[in-house]
Amino acid sequence: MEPNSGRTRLQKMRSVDLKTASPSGKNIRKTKSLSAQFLVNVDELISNVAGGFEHETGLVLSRASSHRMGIFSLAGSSVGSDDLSGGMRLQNFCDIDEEDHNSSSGRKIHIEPTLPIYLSFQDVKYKATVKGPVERRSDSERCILHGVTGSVRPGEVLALMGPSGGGKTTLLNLLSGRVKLKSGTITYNDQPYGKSLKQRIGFVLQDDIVFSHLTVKETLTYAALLRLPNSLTREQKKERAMNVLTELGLERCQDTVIGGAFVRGISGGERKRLCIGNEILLNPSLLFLDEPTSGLDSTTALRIVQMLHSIAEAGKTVVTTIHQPSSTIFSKFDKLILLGKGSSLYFGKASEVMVYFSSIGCSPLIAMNPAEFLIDLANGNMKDKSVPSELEDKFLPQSPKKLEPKYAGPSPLDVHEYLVGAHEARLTSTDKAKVLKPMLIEVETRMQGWANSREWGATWWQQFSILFLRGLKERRHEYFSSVRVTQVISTAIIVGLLWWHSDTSTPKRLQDQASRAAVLCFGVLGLLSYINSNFHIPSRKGNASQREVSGHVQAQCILGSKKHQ
Ligand SMILES: Nc1ncnc2c1ncn2[C@@H]1O[C@H](COP(=O)(O)OP(=O)(O)OP(=O)(O)O)[C@@H](O)[C@H]1O
Repeated sequence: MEPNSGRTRLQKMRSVDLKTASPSGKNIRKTKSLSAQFLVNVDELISNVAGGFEHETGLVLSRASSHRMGIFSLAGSSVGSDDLSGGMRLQNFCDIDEEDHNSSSGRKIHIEPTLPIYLSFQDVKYKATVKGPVERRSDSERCILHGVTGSVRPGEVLALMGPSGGGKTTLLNLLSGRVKLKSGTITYNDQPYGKSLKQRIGFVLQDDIVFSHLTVKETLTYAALLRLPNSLTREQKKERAMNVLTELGLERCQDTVIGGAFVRGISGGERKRLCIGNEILLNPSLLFLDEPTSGLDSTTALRIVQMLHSIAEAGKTVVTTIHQPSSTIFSKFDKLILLGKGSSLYFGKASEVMVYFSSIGCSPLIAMNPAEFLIDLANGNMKDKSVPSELEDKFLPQSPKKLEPKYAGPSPLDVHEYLVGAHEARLTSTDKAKVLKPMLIEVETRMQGWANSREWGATWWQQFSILFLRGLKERRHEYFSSVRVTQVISTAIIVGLLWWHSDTSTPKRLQDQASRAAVLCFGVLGLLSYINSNFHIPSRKGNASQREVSGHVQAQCILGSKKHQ
């Protein structure tokens, strides 16, 4: 293949204006074939340039066009296209229902093509400063990650697994750019983290912050109005929000409030799907998720992982942390990093992890879920597992010890050291080079894509009015009075003024500023609540005395006053 032939074909394909196609069956077929060509073409480039590394996983983007993944169609909605697709208005419909996965009648998830991002990282280390007791004033540095290496391609789901405290969230934060990298290399399409990349990354937090009194539909609609580019009309943004809502199977609960500690709302699974929806609204190229399945039953968890799989199959790169998945969920991951005490114990295909551990002498002696086996290993628990002779010989050279009746196998520390050593030996220098070999994403596209990165959503005034309306809706259950309004507006002005042109160039200054703001806010809030509590608000509807009591309680809480008890 000529070096430039892929690019030429890509450009030719890009120049095809698909916007003119009508939603007739004929044109849809035309679109399908073009989109499939496009994807295969990029894949061709990848496999040629990557020199066959992970050849077997090379069907990254082309997977999106596989029959299993579903059909391509013209986008019915006028959602903005991505840089990569140029004038294309394509959507990839992927099946998300496990039970319907192989049937054509299942739910379809619309995912547009996006700029593919190949994430690669080498020797990622992270140290945190641990504050000692105040009286000793001794801060110490703690190594949380000891050099983790890996990579993930568009179309793949990389799972970060390991026991609690193993460093999964820390690694996820570093990879997503939320925490600044101090040691090691992380590249995105062979480029370091940059500001423009921020808009291409979606991050779903473990405990995502959502407004408890807003409904599912309102949450997605406000997110769409705020974050989608201004090239879309208000109606188009709303339509996009509704599409995502339908795609995630949230229609049934669209008018239910999200709920929180004091208000019953949607279920945990629906909440997780909503948080994912909040991120996929923007069609990110890279999606990071921190424990998206924690606290969910296995069927709901499987549904979420299945959804991530579908998102990846549309050409996105998905990285997720996971605690202890069921074997069915485990089989959905393409790649796996097993972390133990901040060290990498395995990096590679999830499907090959058992073969690898068996090759180093660690196999389950009883039928076991692979995830359970791996977490046990990462914890150094060798119960019901074969102990490699090398491990016994290396760490317990005095064989009489083995004969002691109380000998319960190698210690967790010995196991950890053995596994770290075995993994490092596997990642020989040539392997490392392969892991980091950049995947060719059409250079021109990449550069254009990053330079002309998406516009941010609404203008300053639009943001203000959307947030104002959202704030009103969130507090609609509360009573409405002039004192309340004054309270909110004055607090907002004071907080705004406090942060206006403030110097937040260093974390210390930021901290100072935040503490000053917090103290002042509490003071002002306390004062206003006190005033509020002394007002008798005339009732329009409902119980005035109840409101009066609520004002008193607030005042007591904030000021600690015993006056009203
Ligand atoms: N900024 C920090 N300062 C001090 N210690 C930290 C800091 N960040 C993380 N740690 C410690 O590093 C270890 C790894 O934390 P991390 O949150 O990455 O673990 P995890 O694998 O995600 O755990 P879990 O599964 O329980 O969420 C923990 O022991 C944690 O206490």
